[in-house]
Amino acid sequence: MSNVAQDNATNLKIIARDVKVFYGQAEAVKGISMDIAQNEVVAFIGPSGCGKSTFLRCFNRMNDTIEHCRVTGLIEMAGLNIHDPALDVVQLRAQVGMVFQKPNPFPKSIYENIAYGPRLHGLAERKADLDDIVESSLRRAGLWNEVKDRLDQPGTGLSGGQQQRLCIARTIAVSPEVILMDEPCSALDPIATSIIEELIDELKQNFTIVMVTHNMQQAARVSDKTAFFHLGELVEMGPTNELFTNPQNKRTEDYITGRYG
Ligand SMILES: Nc1ncnc2c1ncn2[C@@H]1O[C@H](COP(=O)(O)OP(=O)(O)OP(=O)(O)O)[C@@H](O)[C@H]1O
Repeated sequence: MSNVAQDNATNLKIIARDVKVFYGQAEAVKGISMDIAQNEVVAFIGPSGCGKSTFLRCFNRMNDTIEHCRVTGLIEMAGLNIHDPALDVVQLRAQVGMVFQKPNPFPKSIYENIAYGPRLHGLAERKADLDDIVESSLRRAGLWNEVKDRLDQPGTGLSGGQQQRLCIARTIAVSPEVILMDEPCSALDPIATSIIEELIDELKQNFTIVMVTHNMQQAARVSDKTAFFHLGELVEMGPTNELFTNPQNKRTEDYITGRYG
């Protein structure tokens, strides 16, 4: 375990220190430090373009896939430096799963959407093991009863909310420790949104969840802690109730009271 992790409580899952992200010369994330504990749900809020998604993508090194994007600073995941040259990025992305704004099931059957990852990572030796992972992942994503009789049908044939739960099930299937969600409900109707919000509440028993949301009510409903970003800076982070009722910073107050953003 690294020095930073040793200095902190052992239940810290993610540690970020002075993380900066540059797109070419432009600094989109300006030296952010943050601690996220195990089984915590953390919401990132802030006006459009303030760097929430860019910072979120640091946690599973998705910014590596963007040309001209450069990340500096330290990020530790369960005590491991995720920029360690010896680290297997494919393994990191299984450990730190991601759910995107628009549901993006593979153009495959419902079963194959879930089975793909465990097969790739060698998590199931026999077909029966794979069947078990598919069923348990769909159950944990609250989708099993709706799809158990049509597992061979295309995932793309499901409703938007079901597709998003399928994507969550796909993420869970490789046993991640952390799930990143980038505005997971923005393409969904209010009913599908509330199902996903309930699901997040259940998932936190087993996973650490970091989500970007534009919806402050959603942050207030689902998160334990909220982080307010502005112009690439982390202005304030704290227990969600406190941040919404008693913000410490004027910029946070202006944002949550709707004065800008
Ligand atoms: N691929 C990219 N190339 C260049 N600049 C980018 C890229 N992605 C984001 N940016 C810029 O980085 C800054 C932060 O963007 P980011 O998407 O992280 O903000 P955000 O807070 O998530 O915004 P939103 O809420 O609108 O999704 C913005 O100025 C944006 O234009």
